[in-house]
Amino acid sequence: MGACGSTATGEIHRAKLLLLGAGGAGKSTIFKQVRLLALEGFDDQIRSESLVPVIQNIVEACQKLVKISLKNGLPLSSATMSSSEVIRSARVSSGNEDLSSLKVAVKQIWKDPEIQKAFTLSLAESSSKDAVNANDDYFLNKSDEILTAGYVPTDEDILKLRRSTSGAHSLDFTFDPKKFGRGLDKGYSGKKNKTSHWTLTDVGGQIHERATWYEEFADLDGVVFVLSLPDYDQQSQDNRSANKLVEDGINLMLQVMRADNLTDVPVCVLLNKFDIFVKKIAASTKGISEIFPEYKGDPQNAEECAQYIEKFIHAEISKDSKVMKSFYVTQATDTEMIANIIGKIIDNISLQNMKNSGIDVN
Ligand SMILES: Nc1nc2c(ncn2[C@@H]2O[C@H](COP(=O)(O)OP(=O)(O)OP(=O)(O)O)[C@@H](O)[C@H]2O)c(=O)[nH]1
Ligand SMILES: [Mg+2]
Repeated sequence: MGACGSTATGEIHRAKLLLLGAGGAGKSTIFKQVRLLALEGFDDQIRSESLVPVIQNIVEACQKLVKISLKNGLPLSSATMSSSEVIRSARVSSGNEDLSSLKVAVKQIWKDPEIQKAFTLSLAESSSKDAVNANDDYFLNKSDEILTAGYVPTDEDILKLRRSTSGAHSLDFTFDPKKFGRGLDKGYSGKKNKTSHWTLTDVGGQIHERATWYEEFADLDGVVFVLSLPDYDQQSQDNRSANKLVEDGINLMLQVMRADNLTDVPVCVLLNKFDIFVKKIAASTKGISEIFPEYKGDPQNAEECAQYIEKFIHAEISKDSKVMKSFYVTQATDTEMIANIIGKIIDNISLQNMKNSGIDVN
């Protein structure tokens, strides 16, 4: 652990940040945002590598929507059923093949009003592995464009793409407050930070991936733990009788923070997917009070609900650990917001590590 800059030998010292959290919480989206901000955009290779997964997101979304419709007895038209056959037999390996019949089939499926109902049903039940992803409507709405020859994925496509991470991936970057300064007007001071050097590591969050997390714990300067707010009313996939936000979010975080080499490491907690949380709260009558009965605030006020969850988690972690934690409510797909948050995280972690090293920061 230590401050980041050049060592006596002129070598660059990089401070180490690790992203942790359950599968689908939003770690890779943050990782991609840092790449986008620090390296000034996605290169051609990342764009071309993203085309097939973007198309696969569309194909899988259609398959899941047909399945959900049939499971819920929604009457699908014969045109939708035959389009579903086209989708089932579609093979996309490069994205450069003729996609015209796939394009027609996707369009037919997505415009079916019963499929639209299935989409709404699925969002409410997002813990099942058959559920659609929250951003699938974004891809389905632009499927005509995406399934046209020569399509190049945009920054937004890459950020909204769902692809589970396997193994650990690291990115060396230079934190330049000017590049991350798009959020300056939103409260990030930028004063405490000069340019500094960092390595950010992203890991897979699915259960079978977590066994290797511990390999990344040595010499860390900070952990960014990502939780998914809309999981507040979902069942855990590991333990069907438990709540997903509590079990796969809070308990997982507490378990990780007990690791010997993490006890002194500052933790930043991101309460992510706030945009989806807002939609869920607006559509529900009881809000979070079914899961958090002590919450007595306005059930329809998403900000208040998120603040309550933040206080709840803060109290849970404080029982266990005295290390610094900071909390941020985020939407990982919003580049400007994440620029601002990363600035604050780096501010906080640098400050904390200077204090730990006995440097007077006042
Ligand atoms: N609308 C919305 N979508 C988000 C947000 N954060 C992440 N997503 C989407 O959620 C999906 C999962 O995000 P990832 O970043 O891949 O999740 P992860 O934590 O890396 O998941 P694993 O790699 O399986 O551990 C992607 O489609 C993201 O675009 C958010 O704040 N709002
Ligand atoms: Mg990931």
